[in-house]
Amino acid sequence: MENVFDYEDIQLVPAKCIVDSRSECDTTVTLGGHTFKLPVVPANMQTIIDEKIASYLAENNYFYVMHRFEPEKRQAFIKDMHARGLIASISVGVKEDEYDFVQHLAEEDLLPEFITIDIAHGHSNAVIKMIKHIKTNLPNSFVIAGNVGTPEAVRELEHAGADATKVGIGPGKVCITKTKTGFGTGGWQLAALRWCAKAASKPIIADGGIRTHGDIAKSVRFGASMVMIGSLFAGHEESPGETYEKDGKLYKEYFGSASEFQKGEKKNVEGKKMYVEHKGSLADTLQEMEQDLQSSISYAGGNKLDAIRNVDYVVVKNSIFNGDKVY
Ligand SMILES: NC(=O)C1=CN([C@@H]2O[C@H](COP(=O)(O)OP(=O)(O)OC[C@H]3O[C@@H](n4cnc5c(N)ncnc54)[C@H](OP(=O)(O)O)[C@@H]3O)[C@@H](O)[C@H]2O)C=CC1
Ligand SMILES: Nc1nc2c(ncn2[C@@H]2O[C@H](COP(=O)(O)O)[C@@H](O)[C@H]2O)c(=O)[nH]1
Repeated sequence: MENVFDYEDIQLVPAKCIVDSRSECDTTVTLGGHTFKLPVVPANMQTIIDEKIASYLAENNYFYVMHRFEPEKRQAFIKDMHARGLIASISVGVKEDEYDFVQHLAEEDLLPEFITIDIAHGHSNAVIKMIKHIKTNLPNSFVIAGNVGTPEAVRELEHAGADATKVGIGPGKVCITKTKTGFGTGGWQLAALRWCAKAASKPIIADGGIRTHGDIAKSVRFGASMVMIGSLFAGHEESPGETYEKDGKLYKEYFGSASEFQKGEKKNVEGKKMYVEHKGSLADTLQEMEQDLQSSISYAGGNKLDAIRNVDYVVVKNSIFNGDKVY
C-alpha cells in the first residue's frame, strides 16, 4: 500500500449544485432490503446503545446494531422488537455458546433481520466458521462480518457468505490496539476503506475514526455503504452509562469493548475509557448529521447520496484542520 491518508488529509471537491434547497437532498440508504434515513449506525458498544436507543432508532427508520455484552437479553430483545413490528439487529461473538445461541434462535423461529459478528480480528477461521453457521441456520438474516482491514479479508468473508463486511481495526477513539500491538488501520482508515471497497462485491461498513460529520461524506466517497460511529454518539442524554459533573460541566463515560471496564478483568485489554462532554439529545445530533449530509450531497452536485461517490478529492498536506482543534 502506498499513498495512505486519513480523514483529515482529504477534502472533497465541490461540483455544480442542482438543488434549490438542501432539504431536497435525500440521505437515505438501503441495506439488506431495508431503507434507512442515514448511512450511519451507532457503534454496537455498551456505552453507545441499549434497548431503549435501539427501539428509538428502529422506530425512526435509522439502522442500529445492538451490542452483545448482555447475551442473555438477546432472545427477549428480538421478540420484543418483532412484537412491535421493528427490525431486530443483534451482535454475536464466536465462542462456543454463540453457536448454540444461533441454533436456538432457528429452533424458536426467532429470525433477526441483521446479525453482526463483532470480533477484533475478523479475518479468521473463527469468523468464517460463524458466518457459515449463521447462514446454515438463519439463511435469511443479513450477516455483517468484521472487523477487517485488507482486501483479502473482505473477499474471504464475502466468499464464506457474509452479506457485508466491516472495515476498521484500531482507528477508534477508545482503541489502543494500534499502540498495544502495532497493527491496524489507525491513522490510515480512509485509505484502508478505499483499498477494501475496491475489492468488495457487497456493501462495506466503515467503522471507527469518524471525528466530524464531514467524515461521513468522505467515507461514502471512499466506498462505504454505512458508517459505524462510537465517539460522536457517546455522551448524549439517552446514552447508557453514568453522568459526572466536574467544574460545573457534565460528562459521560465512553469505554472500549475490549477495555478492562467492559471485560471486568485486565486480560488482552485493547480499549480504554474516557469521559466525553454531555451533548444533549440524540435526536438533535441525528438531525444535525442529516442536515450536514444533505449539504454534502448538494456540494457533490446531486440530490441523492450516490452523488458523493463520484466527486473528485484532493489530498491536503498538513491536515485540513490547519491547527484548529476538533478532537
Ligand atoms: N475494531 C477494532 O479495532 C477492535 C474492536 N474490538 C472490540 O472489542 C470487543 C472484543 O473483541 P474480541 O477480543 O475479538 O472478542 P472476544 O473477547 O469475544 O474474543 C473472541 C474470540 O477470539 C479470540 N481472539 C480475540 N482476539 C484475537 C486475536 N487477535 N487473534 C486470535 N484470536 C483472538 C478470543 O480468544 P482470546 O481472548 O483467548 O485470544 C476469543 O476466543 C469486540 O466488541 C470488538 O469489536 C477490540 C479490539 C479492536
Ligand atoms: N481497538 C478497539 N476498538 C474498539 C474497542 N471498542 C470499540 N472499538 C471500535 O471502535 C469503534 C468506534 O470508533 P469511534 O472512533 O467512532 O469512537 C467501534 O465501532 C469498534 O469497532 C476497543 O476496546 N478496542
